[in-house]
Amino acid sequence: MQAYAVTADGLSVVRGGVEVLRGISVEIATGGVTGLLGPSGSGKTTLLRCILGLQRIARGTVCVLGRPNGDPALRTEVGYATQEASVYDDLTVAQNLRYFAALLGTPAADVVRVIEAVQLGGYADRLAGRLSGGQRSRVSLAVAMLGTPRLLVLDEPTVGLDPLLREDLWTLFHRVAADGVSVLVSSHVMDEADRCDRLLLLREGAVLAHDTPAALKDRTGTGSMEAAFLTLVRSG
Ligand SMILES: Nc1ncnc2c1ncn2[C@@H]1O[C@H](COP(=O)(O)OP(=O)(O)OP(=O)(O)O)[C@@H](O)[C@H]1O
Repeated sequence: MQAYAVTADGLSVVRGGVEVLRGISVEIATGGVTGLLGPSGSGKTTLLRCILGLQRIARGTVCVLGRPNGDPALRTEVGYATQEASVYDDLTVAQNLRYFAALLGTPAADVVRVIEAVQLGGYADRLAGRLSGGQRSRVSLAVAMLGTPRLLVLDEPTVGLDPLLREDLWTLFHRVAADGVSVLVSSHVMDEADRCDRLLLLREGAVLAHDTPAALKDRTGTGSMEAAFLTLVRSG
């Protein structure tokens, strides 16, 4: 097993004529839940797109599970859930999953596994359009989990959800990580930071810090991640 799920070396990305990732070098360890946090526009989605091989890179390299980003072998190794739940409202939960399983070439039996994993067993035959926001997010997550990826990349999966649903989803992320999957979750909500095993804090396209929540609070002498982030910003 690789020591690192993701390594970036001097990664720069230009979007709309602006350098939105500014020479990022970082090593994200394998296993556990890594939170990618930073204010809106700090470059979280852009970094995730680089990891997925979906983003044109101006300079530098990104390696994912020991391979160059975008390598075809990573297609089944990396699961991705976009910011917007990408499910078809006029299909049931199970039909959505069967459709994406067919696209990915994963066995149909996998559909039952992922539906159970996100605890939607009782909703398999319900139309996705008739699910709550949190349930729809879980369908998206189930799609990302098809084919047992080794790295799960989730872009702001809890945005707009109530605290109870967010709690459920974070429990789920840790359950998935306990099965040996590296989970990379982006969020701009600092109070979610404490739920992560490790944090990668971005600010204006650069890495502000990369450590455990406890170490970051310790280093900044603060009691909350919100305060730690502000201290890091001010001292940076
Ligand atoms: N299609 C695009 N064309 C040009 N610039 C873009 C495009 N998409 C994003 N950007 C810019 O790139 C920068 C980083 O955006 P990105 O979406 O990666 O940030 P983010 O941290 O994910 O933000 P959010 O939390 O709001 O989703 C921002 O300044 C944004 O304006």
